Amino acid sequence: MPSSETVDATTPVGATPVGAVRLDQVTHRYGRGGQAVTAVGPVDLTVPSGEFLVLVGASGCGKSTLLRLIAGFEQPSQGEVRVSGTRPVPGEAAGVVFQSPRLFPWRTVRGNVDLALRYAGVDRAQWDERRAELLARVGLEGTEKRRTWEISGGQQQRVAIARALAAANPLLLLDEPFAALDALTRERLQEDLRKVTDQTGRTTVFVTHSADEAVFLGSRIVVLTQSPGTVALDLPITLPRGDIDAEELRNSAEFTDLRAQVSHAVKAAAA
Ligand SMILES: Nc1ncnc2c1ncn2[C@@H]1O[C@H](COP(=O)(O)OP(=O)(O)OP(=O)(O)O)[C@@H](O)[C@H]1O
Repeated sequence: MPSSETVDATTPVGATPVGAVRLDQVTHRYGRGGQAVTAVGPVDLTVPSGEFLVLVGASGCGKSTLLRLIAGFEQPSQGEVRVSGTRPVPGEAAGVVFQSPRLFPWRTVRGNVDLALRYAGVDRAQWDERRAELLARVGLEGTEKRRTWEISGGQQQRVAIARALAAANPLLLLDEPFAALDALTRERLQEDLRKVTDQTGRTTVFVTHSADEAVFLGSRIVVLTQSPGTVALDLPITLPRGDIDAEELRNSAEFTDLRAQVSHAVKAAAA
């Protein structure tokens, strides 16, 4: 569905596709000397433009570390990380959504989104249109004037997603964004995120503990081993995307089989 938000993933022949991620023999250690902890690696991973990759694994296996490396928040101890063919610059390489929404509490919904539009360098004359479009995308029409404490946790996380989408950034990184939400809100947000990323064509890397969430969202799932995190399973997900009945999909035999497969792989990788 083309719109001003749609990321143009068309790329000249021979160039690195926009939003594509490449990790070559990446290892990351925290600390030095005898205190050093190898959190991940070595990891080789290529995420093509437009893919929805979900990283799954037990607590402490290095999922957040991998995401932070892709965002450019951390530099790899060894190996190379590339986003659209270049070294990721923090704050520029990707839109990032964390477990807690991290909104500015003294600002309204509108103020939070506008700040993201300003950082994204969007011309002020376009803010009204862009803000309305973003809020509609995440199902928050009519909330512009509300303070962040006047909206629910799920709505706050929707604002965080709108903010991350504010830049015409081809890469979206999400670190357990729905973990603190109730089951029903979580399912709704999963459905909306699936739709938004499919519509905007963004490359997405999403971290979760949940096999269920991974299978519903991902076009591909990577399960990580425990300490240090390496790739234990790399599974393409061929479930239908686009205009789907979410309930039907969640209840399908294929979905149930994939969930069992991922769940088993996570347990085996953590053993
Ligand atoms: N800043 C840090 N300093 C030292 N060690 C760290 C730091 N951040 C993470 N670690 C360690 O690196 C390893 C991987 O942590 P990371 O947070 O990436 O895992 P995770 O899979 O995201 O965990 P969780 O699912 O619990 O959030 C863990 O052993 C953790 O203790």
